[in-house]
Amino acid sequence: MLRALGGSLRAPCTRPPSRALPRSALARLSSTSRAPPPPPTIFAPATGMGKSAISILRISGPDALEVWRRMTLPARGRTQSERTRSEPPVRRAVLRRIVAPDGELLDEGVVLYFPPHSALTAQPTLELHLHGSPALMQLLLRLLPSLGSGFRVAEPGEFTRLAFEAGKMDLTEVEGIRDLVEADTEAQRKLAARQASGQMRAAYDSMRGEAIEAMALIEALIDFGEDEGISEGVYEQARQKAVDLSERIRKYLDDGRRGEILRQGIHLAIVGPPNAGKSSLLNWLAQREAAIVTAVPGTTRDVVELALDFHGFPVHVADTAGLRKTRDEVEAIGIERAVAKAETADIKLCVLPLDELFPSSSSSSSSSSSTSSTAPATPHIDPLTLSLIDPYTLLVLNKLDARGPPTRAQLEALKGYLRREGRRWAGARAGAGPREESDEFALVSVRDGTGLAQLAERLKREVKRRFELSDALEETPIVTHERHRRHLEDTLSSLTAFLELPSDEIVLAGEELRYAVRSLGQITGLVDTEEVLGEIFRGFCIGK
Ligand SMILES: Nc1nc2c(ncn2[C@@H]2O[C@H](COP(=O)(O)OP(=O)(O)OP(=O)(O)O)[C@@H](O)[C@H]2O)c(=O)[nH]1
Repeated sequence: MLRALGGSLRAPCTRPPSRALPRSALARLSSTSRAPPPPPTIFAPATGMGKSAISILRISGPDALEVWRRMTLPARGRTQSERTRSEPPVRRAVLRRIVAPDGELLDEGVVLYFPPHSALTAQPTLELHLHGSPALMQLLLRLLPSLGSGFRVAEPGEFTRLAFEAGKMDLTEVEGIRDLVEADTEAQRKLAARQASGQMRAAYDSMRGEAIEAMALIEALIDFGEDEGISEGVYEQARQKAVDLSERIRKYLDDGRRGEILRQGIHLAIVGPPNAGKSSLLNWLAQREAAIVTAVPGTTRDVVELALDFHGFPVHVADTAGLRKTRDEVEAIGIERAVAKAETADIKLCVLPLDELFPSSSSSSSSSSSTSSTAPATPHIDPLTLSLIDPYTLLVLNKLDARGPPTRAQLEALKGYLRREGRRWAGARAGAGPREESDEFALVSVRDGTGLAQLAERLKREVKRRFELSDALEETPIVTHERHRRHLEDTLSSLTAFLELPSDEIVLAGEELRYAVRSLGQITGLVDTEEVLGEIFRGFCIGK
């Protein structure tokens, strides 16, 4: 029932159903307007334009078979049967000579033909698998328009758009395919593959089904409201359905934006005072000299950001300017940017140099474990740095080699200090809640490598705990796009508005539920606007 409804709403994808014209008006319009022009035959390379073993040229549209007839011949030593003269075999690879319309031999390659019923675009589609020569591809792109006026180069994402318009994919699957092409890491690939396979479509379709059921009950009340026997308890049933659906949507939305963050990359900010070793840590993570390291405090002035594949997760690591009071205008801007980065980061690493954290009256930097044991157990953290530490910040105590390990008393003093300053959860709250407090410290020396493997391991655990998808396919699908979140929030506000109405306002109630159904339909593309489609398909490469 849902699919059938969806199908009827999908047809003119630019027009919402509530504004659809009545049948009689449509009939009048169609009798006076001219027949639409035939669709074009579009073509584009489906593979990159560089040199490669093979490259594929995809052609789709009513005249696609002209390419078979006028630009291909049987392979050397083969004869052409009467049947294959005008139509290639269906979905079977055939070796053919590829020729220009004037007969010049261009290449020998494999040709594949998909008739409308099996082509994703629902149009006759031909694929030429050629040798990967940019010159050959360029020549073919120039020659194809000479086959007829209907031939033109495809726009970005146009093949996929045809598939969407033919009802072979919904918008979440389209986005899934785009994300799969864009995926740089294993976690992104996994997320995109699930979406492309229709897992999210199924979830959103079922939510929409629930909203439609509630709406149908209210519509029934509007139609048969006078009839006592029928209307009894119907409003309550609709209410209950709206309550259950709201609950389900709230759970979806309350996911810490895991899917969206994973898709776009996890933002990790390295913050701390000057000269703490932040740039050195970034370089170690990147395994290259990405940021300048000197002994001069305040060397890093601006945010230095790089993208890493961290154990299969996409991570954008940002090294930031050292935090301190300054009169230097340029440095002050850098510090502002550092604070902004830290505030929007998904994970924060705060690097504190041990020699400054536990200042010793007798020594400044020389290595001696006795210095640390005699140092006063009162840590010092600059107020700006302190303001950026929260219960989830991973504290990296660096320069272990220069200072020796801090004593147990010093670490306890540090914990107490952070709690007193409100930077860690106090007493009973520690470890409570769905997340654990990162109340342990990573003791490292970026210079000699001590503790770095353990730090990387902890970071990996944290990333996995927050962002890893379970391998179970039945896992609740998660929100992967800001667009989906927006429509879910709209749905939720319509359901809330419905639930707040007095029960005699059934016309308004029906209207609110219709909005909810519409918002859910916008996620999969059952109801859509040209703007949304433009935005989604623009993100594709040509040939997809
Ligand atoms: N002894 C020791 N020195 C270190 C260690 N890590 C970094 N350093 C030194 O500390 C100085 C500052 O290092 P950076 O990595 O530039 O520190 P930063 O926090 O980025 O400094 P700013 O640019 O001032 O914010 C350099 O001389 C590094 O060689 C360490 O583990 N031990």
